[in-house]
Amino acid sequence: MRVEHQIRAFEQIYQSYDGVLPLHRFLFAYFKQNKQMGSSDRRWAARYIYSFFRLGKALSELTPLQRLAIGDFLCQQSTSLVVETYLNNLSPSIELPLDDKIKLVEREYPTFKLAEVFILHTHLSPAIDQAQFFRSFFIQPNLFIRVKGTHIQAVINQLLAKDVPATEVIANALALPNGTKLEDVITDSRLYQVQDLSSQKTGAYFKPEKYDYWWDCCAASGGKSLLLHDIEPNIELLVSDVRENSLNNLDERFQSAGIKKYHKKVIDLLQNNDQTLHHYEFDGILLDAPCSGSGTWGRTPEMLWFFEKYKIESYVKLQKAFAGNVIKYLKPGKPLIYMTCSVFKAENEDVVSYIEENFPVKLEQMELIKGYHDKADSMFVARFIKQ
Ligand SMILES: C[S@@+](CC[C@H](N)C(=O)[O-])C[C@H]1O[C@@H](n2cnc3c(N)ncnc32)[C@H](O)[C@@H]1O
Repeated sequence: MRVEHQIRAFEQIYQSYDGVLPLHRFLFAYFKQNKQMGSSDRRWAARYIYSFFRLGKALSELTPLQRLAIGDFLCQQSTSLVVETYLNNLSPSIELPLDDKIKLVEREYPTFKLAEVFILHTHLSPAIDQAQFFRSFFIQPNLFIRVKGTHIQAVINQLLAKDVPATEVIANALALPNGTKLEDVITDSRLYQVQDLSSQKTGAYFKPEKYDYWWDCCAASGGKSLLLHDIEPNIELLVSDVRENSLNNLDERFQSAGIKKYHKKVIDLLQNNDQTLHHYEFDGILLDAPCSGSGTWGRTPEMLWFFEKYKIESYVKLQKAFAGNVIKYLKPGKPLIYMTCSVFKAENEDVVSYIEENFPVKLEQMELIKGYHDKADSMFVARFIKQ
């Protein structure tokens, strides 16, 4: 395949993509519309556009094709026509370890600054190791599943039988290569949930007790509730979200997980919900708040390019308001679990300070769960106790 052909396909996608849809959904629709592209064309086009965005805002002064070549060189272990054409002298080094390749790029392009991959780096939580975090954008994250303890060996066996390398990273959490077609490999979809490793690790902060009544107030399709239920099956749950259609997915997932004891409501946490909730008192609340998602941009690197700083503040407003609107329904002595998949201080430590200063709760513990050592997302979790 000629390089001009690949470049034309890349440029067409680059020019027509505006960041509104997630890139993987845009590509799905784009390939459907452009049926003339064969499977090899599609594979190269997807590889290139992801490599391009993984470079974030570094070397913005170069042309898109030069940047594509540098991004592809850093992200991939096998060379491409674009790297051979635009980065010919570095192309033979593409199989080197990532840190060596970064040094080569720094030498060749003295204006290259690793921090500019993540242009909002001054907003990061202090717990983040910045150099490790920036370089993680050149590595595709793993796919993680959570498997019920009793089935873990059976699932590992099924994966290995199909030559899918599976590593148990923490108890019940398997890391798999990205793109693994789980439905083709694991016969029974009830044996596992797809859930990022750091998301699974938040469960250590829940600490539910038998017969508790918990509220998952930003439930979406129920990822955190399912985790909570796995930790303590003898609990009752109220799940709510402002989006009714996401709660419909939840029903399906709960059904296959065998969860029966739950109530479901559409609740907008920006409103006064006393009419609906005045008689409720919970033993625990999960507040998995809407956020920038910056801890997950290793999976959606287009955000490194398109995300605008002003949006952080609008998420912070929601996070603070939601906390104020849910804490009143918590019993004294019981936990509020505040979570984001953000790495920004404003959405994490600063919201924690605000919550402590303004509401009758005491911070017990907080952690920025770093995913960059495990090819996973990063998440923030804080556990407060109602006074
Ligand atoms: C980070 S997601 C929750 C993910 C979910 N807990 C999980 O584990 O998969 C945040 C959720 O907050 C919900 N949300 C946004 N604005 C809201 C509002 N005003 N009231 C209630 N929920 C809201 C969104 O619909 C979204 O589902």
